Amino acid sequence: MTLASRLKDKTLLKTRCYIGGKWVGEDARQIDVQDPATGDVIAQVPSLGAAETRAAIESANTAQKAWAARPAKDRSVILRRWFDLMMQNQDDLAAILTAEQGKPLAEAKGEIAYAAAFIEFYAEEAKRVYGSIVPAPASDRRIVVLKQPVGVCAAITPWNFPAAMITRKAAPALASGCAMVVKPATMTPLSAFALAELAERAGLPAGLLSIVTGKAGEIGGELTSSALVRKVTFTGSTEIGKDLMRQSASTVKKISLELGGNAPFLVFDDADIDAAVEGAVASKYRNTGQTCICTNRFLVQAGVYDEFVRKLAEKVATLKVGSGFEEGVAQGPLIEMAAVEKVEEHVADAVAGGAKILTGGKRHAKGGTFFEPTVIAGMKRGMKAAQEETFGPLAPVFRFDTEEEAIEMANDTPFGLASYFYTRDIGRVWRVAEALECGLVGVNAGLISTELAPFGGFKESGVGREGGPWGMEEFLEVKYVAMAGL
Ligand SMILES: NC(=O)C1=CN([C@@H]2O[C@H](COP(=O)(O)OP(=O)(O)OC[C@H]3O[C@@H](n4cnc5c(N)ncnc54)[C@H](OP(=O)(O)O)[C@@H]3O)[C@@H](O)[C@H]2O)C=CC1
Ligand SMILES: O=C(O)CCCC(=O)O
Repeated sequence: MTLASRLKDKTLLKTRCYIGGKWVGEDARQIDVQDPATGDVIAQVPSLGAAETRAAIESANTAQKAWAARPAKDRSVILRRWFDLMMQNQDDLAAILTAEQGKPLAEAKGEIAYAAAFIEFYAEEAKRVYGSIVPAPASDRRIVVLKQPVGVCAAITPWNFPAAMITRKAAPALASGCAMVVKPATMTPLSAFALAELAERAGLPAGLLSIVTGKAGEIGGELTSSALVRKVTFTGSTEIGKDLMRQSASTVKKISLELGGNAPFLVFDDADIDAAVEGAVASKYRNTGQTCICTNRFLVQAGVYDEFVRKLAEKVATLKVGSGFEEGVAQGPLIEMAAVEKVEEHVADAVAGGAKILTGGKRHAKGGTFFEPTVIAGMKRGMKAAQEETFGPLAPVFRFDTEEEAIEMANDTPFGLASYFYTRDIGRVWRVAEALECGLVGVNAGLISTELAPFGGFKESGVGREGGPWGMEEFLEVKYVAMAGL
């Protein structure tokens, strides 16, 4: 079945770049987009570079000034229409997403709703960019504080959330009066184009949102070196995030980085174990383990260790693996073969060190990039799965004895994005939540993402926050106006 035949509105399947309000790139070299479940080529998109990126930046620069000058309510109305269109086309957008990314269709629909929720939230927030008046040091003076849009922004986004990572950046940018040039991941450009198509239908003026696919280094080089771009926002690997930070230094751009994690999931002796297992599966196996807030390490207290690992392995063994379009599938394929090899490497390293596979542990019989959902017990701290983000369906379980030891183990990483813990002791809830060195904490909860809360990391997990009013501030400059002689 072709992707087009799955769509009610086939015109959402766009395969050209969207620059300055025009669909371009037909004559450029084309890049294959594959369905990770089958390896089939589902579309071809243009491979553009520095010149086209420059054109996108220039049209953003022109459009942004007029956009910022419009009343906030105008921006709000257009964004709200974009949200409505996304929800009206949720099924088609989800089908495009599953086809290029692999996640189960129900999960893809969830991502579309999540992605649209950022647009809804920031459509409302556009009207609430309040300045302030501060009591002045003299009676003939006033201190006025204004908030103004940063200007032209660049977003570089990953393949694991092809829709939500774009709207989480573009919605607050557009709401605050900025323009944005987006470079989506090469493996998942179709969701980005479909979002641009709907933004155009919502009435977003040309130039405010451009989507450029192609040579990452060239496009990124232009975005980070252009004096017209005032902010770079990125979600992806820590390695590329550090490169972009270095590149952006030459023009001192504002920067937001949402990078890798190494999320611990702590289960204390007093936890509700069945609830912990449910939260563990949700946090670990969402998107087949391919999110930066997926649990990377399970740390379980000695008194409940055996019960937890047994119940976790039993539950994980029931997860159905297959194409995201198949009924009842909970685990799609991994995005590419390199991802499969990384999971295999972590499994092999653990087994060589004496850990025991309780379920899964190898490539799935379906072939391709399918991997069995895996649980490994008896993990030790020096193992690869303890040190590096696996980004796949592997749950490694470690044992601890005391709360102090658990906190020390949890924080023993250069990363600090998400953590989770299960306990019924209210004193421990506060102590542990405050002691964990990370930006997001799930207490008795394995799924915590929402457009309403700040998302971002401590330490090498990143800079800045996305979501809620915090996400809006990232696209605003603060201007102090000193008034004298009044
Ligand atoms: N924090 C998170 O949410 C994510 C973390 N990761 C982690 O990173 C690993 C690697 O994934 P990967 O997709 O390679 O992540 P990358 O960081 O390489 O890719 C993320 C985005 O950055 C772009 N990019 C890559 N190189 C450059 C460059 N030199 N200049 C500008 N942009 C660039 C990519 O473009 P292109 O697609 O064209 O290469 C993509 O749009 C994963 O296995 C996982 O561990 C990955 C994705 C998300
Ligand atoms: O970086 C990621 O993995 C995407 C964010 C996940 C989320 O919003 O839950």
